[in-house]
Formats: sequence, structure tokens, C-alpha cells
Amino acid sequence: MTAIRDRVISVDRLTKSFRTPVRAAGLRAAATSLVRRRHRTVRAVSELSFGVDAGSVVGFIGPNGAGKTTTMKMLTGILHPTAGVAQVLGHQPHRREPEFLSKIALLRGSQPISGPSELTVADHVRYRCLLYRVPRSVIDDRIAELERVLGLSALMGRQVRGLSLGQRMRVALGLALVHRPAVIFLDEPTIGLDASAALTFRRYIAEYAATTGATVMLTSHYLTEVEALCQRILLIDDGTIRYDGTLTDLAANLSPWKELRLTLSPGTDREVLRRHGEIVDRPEPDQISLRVPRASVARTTAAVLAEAEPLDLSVVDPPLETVLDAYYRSRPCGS
Ligand SMILES: Nc1ncnc2c1ncn2[C@@H]1O[C@H](COP(=O)(O)OP(=O)(O)OP(=O)(O)O)[C@@H](O)[C@H]1O
Repeated sequence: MTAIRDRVISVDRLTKSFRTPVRAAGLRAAATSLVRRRHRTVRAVSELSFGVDAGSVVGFIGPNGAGKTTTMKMLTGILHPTAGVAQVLGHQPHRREPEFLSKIALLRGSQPISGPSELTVADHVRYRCLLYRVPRSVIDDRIAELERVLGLSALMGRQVRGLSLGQRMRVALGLALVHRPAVIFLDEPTIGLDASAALTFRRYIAEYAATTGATVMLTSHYLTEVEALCQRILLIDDGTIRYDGTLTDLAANLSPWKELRLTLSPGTDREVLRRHGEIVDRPEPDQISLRVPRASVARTTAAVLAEAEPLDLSVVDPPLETVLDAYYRSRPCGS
């Protein structure tokens, strides 16, 4: 295991299996299952190992059903691992020690605010401050900051159950950060938010991480979000880490192709180009992209320059959405 003490998050062969009942459809099957239950085991996370240093913002991405939420739940102590070890800030999360809980926050887009929805936002904020023992001397300042930065003033007197999704998420973020957590787990935090609300959210997270030095782990299917916030990407697939590195290198790592982007000279015969690679996109009539195997990029570039004499040529990795789409579709296990 690598330097577990120097890391804020350390995960070593972490595994989670669920035992779920199996039942065929229909009344007869329902009756039979009352006396003879059958189960199957779903391995959601399989011997996962990685570490996260203090102050990093890490994007945890992967297809549906890859094991992201299950991992987040183990790292925040909601789920007990089946095997392996997780340590966050030196604590084993499943023990749910008060000191550990007071230093982390989990925000889930699917369940932004827990607790009674009849209470007002102000009640929730003050209750959270008490629960996390925020010193009385700073409570008012903290609340004022949240009101200002997240625009919560107008919502303070409203019942949580009457809030829209976007308002709920703003409140949830305020609640998650009011005790100044050192590690923040964000699980699909901007799901369903409009573009402007999502942007505000990202700005606040980025600012919070930069000013407090907090460590952030983010799962998201929005690549722009991951791109905006994360220096490092962990790609999880079928419960195991498939890639660990920068977003820029991800395309190079996953895709066997590169794209030659050409601005064509007037009158160029596109059929000539088709011989050198698959034409993948034509944003403008005089532009074309050719998909070319990585190994033959240099040779193909030379041939295209000689034969088609384009006005401009650049070699780029394919767009990340395209790469991930191809990768997710190619998975044998599905989700
Ligand atoms: N409580 C549970 N009981 C049985 N199986 C579960 C349970 N929770 C998760 N799973 C299974 O574990 C696997 C991983 O699920 P998980 O929710 O961690 O995926 P995810 O990467 O977060 O997916 P998504 O992007 O769709 O949110 C899936 O096959 C899922 O069906």
C-alpha cells in the first residue's frame, strides 16, 4: 500500500458486494419466493486502490453502474466495505467517529437535503451549525457569507419543501460547507441544475477549495464540470480503476485514433481524403476531420499534405465526449 499516512484519502483493495434477492416475474414466483428465497451477489466495487493528496480536486468518472456512488458511500461511512481498507483523514469512515464526520461533507444531487422538509432554510442552517459545533462566535459570519455568495438571503425564511431544485441545491451546498469541511464528496452535485445555477455552483466549489485548501472528490457525468474543477481524473469501470491521470491525457489513453483537422483548398476532392481515414465531421463546408490510427499519424499527415494541399492542418485528440462514448459502448459488461 502506498504511503497511507501522507494522503487525505487512501483506498486499498476496497471491495463492496451486495447480496440481492432474485425473483422471476409473476404471482407464482412471488409466492414461491416467500418460502424459497434465491439471492445473487453483485460486486459493485472490486479491489479498488488509489490515493488522494491534500488539496486536490479529483474527478471520479465512469459509466452508469460503474461503482462511483458505492465508493463515495464507503468513503463517507454510509456503507461498510466487504473487504479492503479505506482511510479518510486517518479515519476508517465506516466507524463514523464524530471527529471524522465533523471534517467531511457529502453532497448528493439526488438527495440534496436530509432532515425535516417542514423546517425553514434558516432552521436547517442553525441546526447544522449546532450539530457540527460551529463556534458561536463565527456562526453569524458564516451564514452571512453563504447568504452573499450563494444568494440565500431570500430563501432563509422559506420551508425546504417549497424550494425548487436549483434553490434546494444552493441551500444544500451552504449546509454542506457551513462547518468548513476539509474533505468534500460531491456526487452528481449539479444534476438537473440550469446552466447558470451549475456555473455558480462550480465557482463556489472552486473558490472554497482554493481558499481553504480542501480536498474534493467529484462524480459527474458533465465533462465541462469535471474539466472546470478537476486536475486529476479517476475513471472507474465495472468497479475497478481504468485510468488515473489528467483529463488531457485521458483521450490519448483511451482512444486508438487521432483526428487530422483540415481546412481544404477550394476544389479539393474529398474522395482523395477518404482513402487516408474515416471522415468524422464537417463543421464547415471547407473543413473536414479524418480519423486516423495513432500509429500512422505521421505517414498519413505527410500523404495528405502532398495530395490535398490543405490550407491548414492540425492533429488533435478526438473530443472527450466521443472517446468516452466509444469506450462506454465497447464495455462487455454493460451497466
Ligand atoms: N444497495 C444495492 N443493492 C444491490 N446492488 C447495488 C446496490 N447499490 C448499488 N448496486 C449495484 O452496484 C453497481 C454500482 O452501483 P453505483 O450506484 O455505485 O454506480 P454509479 O457508478 O454511481 O452509477 P451511476 O452513474 O448510474 O450513478 C451497480 O451494478 C448497482 O446496480
